[in-house]
Amino acid sequence: MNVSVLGAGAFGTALAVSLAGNGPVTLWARSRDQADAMQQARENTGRLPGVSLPEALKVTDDFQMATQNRTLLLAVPMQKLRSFLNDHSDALQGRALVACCKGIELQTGLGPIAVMSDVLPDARTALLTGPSFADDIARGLPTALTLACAGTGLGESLQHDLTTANLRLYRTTDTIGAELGGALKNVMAIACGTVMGAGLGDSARAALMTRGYAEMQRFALACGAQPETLAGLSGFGDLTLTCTSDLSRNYRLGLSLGRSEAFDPSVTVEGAATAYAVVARAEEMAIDMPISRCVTGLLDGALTPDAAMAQLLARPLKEE
Ligand SMILES: NC(=O)C1=CN([C@@H]2O[C@H](COP(=O)(O)OP(=O)(O)OC[C@H]3O[C@@H](n4cnc5c(N)ncnc54)[C@H](O)[C@@H]3O)[C@@H](O)[C@H]2O)C=CC1
Ligand SMILES: O=C(CO)COP(=O)(O)O
Repeated sequence: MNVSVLGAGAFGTALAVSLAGNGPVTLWARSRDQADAMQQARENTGRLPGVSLPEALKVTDDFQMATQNRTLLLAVPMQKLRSFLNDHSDALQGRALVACCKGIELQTGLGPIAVMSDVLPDARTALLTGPSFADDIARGLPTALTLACAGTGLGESLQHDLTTANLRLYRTTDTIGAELGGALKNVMAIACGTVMGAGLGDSARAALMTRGYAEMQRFALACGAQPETLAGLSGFGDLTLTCTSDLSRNYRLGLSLGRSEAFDPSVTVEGAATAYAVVARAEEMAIDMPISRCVTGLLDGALTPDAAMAQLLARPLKEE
């Protein structure tokens, strides 16, 4: 099996480390300095410190070389996916591409698979998503993920190729459900982090996770997703992980909002742009997304955590 991971951030590096247990893997970094530094130090000191790169993993900035392999994983942030595809469209046209990002594109309201198909109509596309911290994967801890692919043949072959000693992949053809579960759980993680940062309590977080899940389902089902997908690893599974662990950057952004502390803008936090994308699309579709709306209010600075919670508590009473 020959796999390349394009994007040498935390997640791309972690996936490459795990996949290197199956055979040779190429990890593409966009800057020569970063590729050289990683090749020499055998470590991604910036994004994944403390993890040694196995011998079977080669880091390069040579895109042509990296894209010779059969399976290509794209580990760049959601809001950068389109420009990445446009920059490299000649090399990626017609290839099997597995997006590893979580989110909804701000300008279009599209998820990763839809963006790939939009830019590269001939590409064969899939999505790898689900509950997994880069650090856990890279350290060989057990992880279960969802491989979403509309085509059963390609899905089965990717599921086989990308399963490793510590990555167990489940497969679905419901690409919309997998895209939206992974995107929306990050918005809920910001909400949950905010509640915890503001000292509003574990009970409030449990309420937000549960009503957040209802909100995720409402939106995803209206977009054509299957309810079982939302209940699986890419939805409920990832919601649980991200809303309860301070290893999550989305949750940590929420903690900072709750504590009125500054947050490092260089950290990749997918839920922020996605919250705006979801609220805009929900308004067009007349879907009620009160928690997502509160998250955009918190991010804008228009709402304090207490005001957001008061707004949610004051909503008309309804059936569960
Ligand atoms: N870190 C984690 O634990 C997990 C991350 N993910 C997802 O993986 C995606 C990437 O996240 P991370 O790797 O953690 O972020 P990161 O911030 O560590 O790395 C992002 C990488 O993308 C590269 N990049 C940015 N713009 C680019 C462009 N236009 N062209 C080429 N490369 C570009 C950066 O140089 C960097 O290497 C996100 O969607 C995230 O939700 C999913 C599961 C776990
Ligand atoms: O997606 C993730 C876990 O499944 C990583 O979460 P963060 O992007 O919030 O760090």
